[in-house]
Amino acid sequence: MLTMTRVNPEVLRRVAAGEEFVPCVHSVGAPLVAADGTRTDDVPWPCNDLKYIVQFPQSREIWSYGSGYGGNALLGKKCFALRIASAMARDEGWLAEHMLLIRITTPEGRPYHVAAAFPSACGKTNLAMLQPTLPGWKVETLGDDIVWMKPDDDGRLRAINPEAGFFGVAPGTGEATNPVAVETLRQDVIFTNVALTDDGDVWWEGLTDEVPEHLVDWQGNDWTPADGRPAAHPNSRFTVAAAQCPTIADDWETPEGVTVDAIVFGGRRATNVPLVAQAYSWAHGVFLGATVSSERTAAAEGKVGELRRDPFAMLPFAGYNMADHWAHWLRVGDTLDPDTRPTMFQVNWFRRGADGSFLWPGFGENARVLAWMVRQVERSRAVRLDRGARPSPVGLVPDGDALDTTGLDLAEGALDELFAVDPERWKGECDLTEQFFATFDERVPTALREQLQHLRDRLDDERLS
Ligand SMILES: Nc1nc2c(ncn2[C@@H]2O[C@H](COP(=O)(O)OP(=O)(O)O)[C@@H](O)[C@H]2O)c(=O)[nH]1
Ligand SMILES: C=C(OP(=O)(O)O)C(=O)O
Ligand SMILES: [Mn+2]
Repeated sequence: MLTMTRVNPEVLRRVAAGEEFVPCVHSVGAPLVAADGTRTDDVPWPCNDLKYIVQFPQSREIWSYGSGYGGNALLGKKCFALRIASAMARDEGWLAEHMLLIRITTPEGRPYHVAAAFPSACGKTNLAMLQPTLPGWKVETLGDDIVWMKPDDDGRLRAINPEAGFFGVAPGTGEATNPVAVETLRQDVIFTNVALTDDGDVWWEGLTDEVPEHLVDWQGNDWTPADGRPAAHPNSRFTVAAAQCPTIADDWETPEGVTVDAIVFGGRRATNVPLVAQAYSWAHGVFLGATVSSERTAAAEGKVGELRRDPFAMLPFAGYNMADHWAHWLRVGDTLDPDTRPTMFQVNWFRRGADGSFLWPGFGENARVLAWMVRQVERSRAVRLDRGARPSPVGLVPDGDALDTTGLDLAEGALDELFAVDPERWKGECDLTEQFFATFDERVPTALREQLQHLRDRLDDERLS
């Protein structure tokens, strides 16, 4: 908790002075000496088969029992900064969201801020630490998992990162994909469920291209590549102070926060969802957030790969009814100045070709998509007057060469496939969305049902054209 949260005696003074606070208690539920005096040997991962991770949004308290997993033990994180805070935000007119926060500076030196929501293990930490491959562009990190956003007196949306550290997924974090994270992890890190090398260092799948010949796996067993099972748990994690990140912005802790220019929603989808699309309106953006879906990952329960709905990447983390959350987003949008309101986008780094391989190289190359978004924000504010987008049924997509792909070694036809919208398959997506909305009954805001109808209409037009 000392790594993940700002700790300051001022807090104690305020609590003593009677200010409101959220009482939290965590126990792994594994006492070494029980109440009756029975002693138990210590184990590497103490926990209890019986687990209760309980947030009380009305009385604003947290009881976490039986689990040692960071998501359930670091109570300032998902339990407080999302589940309890989202309920506070609903009551007080702000937003607590499962988002990363970055600053992108254009080659002309103009800074923009982007907040992006992806479900767990779908690329937030990677995007937060992105090193742009595009010359002249700069990306700085402000947060990798949670933002609190509040409209200011000028009708702009201001965001802060309420955390002080990163609790990131280790597998897939390597020199090749996320060198900034690897640099962040040089010292003072807590690793959980990773593998150990013979010289006492840590290792996980994807850290290095070369796989060590011998390891102790995350469960303490001998491991060689021939074993054919992962050496590190797929949801193994690192816990590290954000200040250690080489790309952290100088002003990342400024209490007034930064103004948000773009909001992005994304998931892990092998089919249908294009690389990037811009929402036609705030309500359409809320619809894109409400319909986020993703193939299951190791950070969630269920079968890996199965399609799962995760509206706003908040399904496991919202402290109140999800459909009410959408209504709240629509309300907050109404309080913002339409001229400077964040532009909303949807992205998908994970679309696959017929041979099963990723169509888009991802990671640092995602800067190309960010650059297009920033240019779209500039176009919406008349900073630029050229044409950057064309309409598609699912949103505005890059027009012509507005998405800079120079120097990219894309497979033949990959770009077309990345943006292909098949009206028949999308009718299926609409049916699934309708079924999903039905699970919330009449709580789904009318504006979102209208957005679904608009999408169906645009797909019909596409079929006829
Ligand atoms: N193919 C591909 N994989 C990515 C990309 N960004 C992240 N990943 C992988 O997705 C997994 C989770 O990434 P992470 O950034 O930790 O997700 P978070 O839990 O949302 O913060 C890791 O295995 C990454 O290597 C990308 O742009 N393309
Ligand atoms: C901490 C978690 O989230 P994320 O994968 O989004 O970092 C979690 O899901 O337990
Ligand atoms: Mn993360």
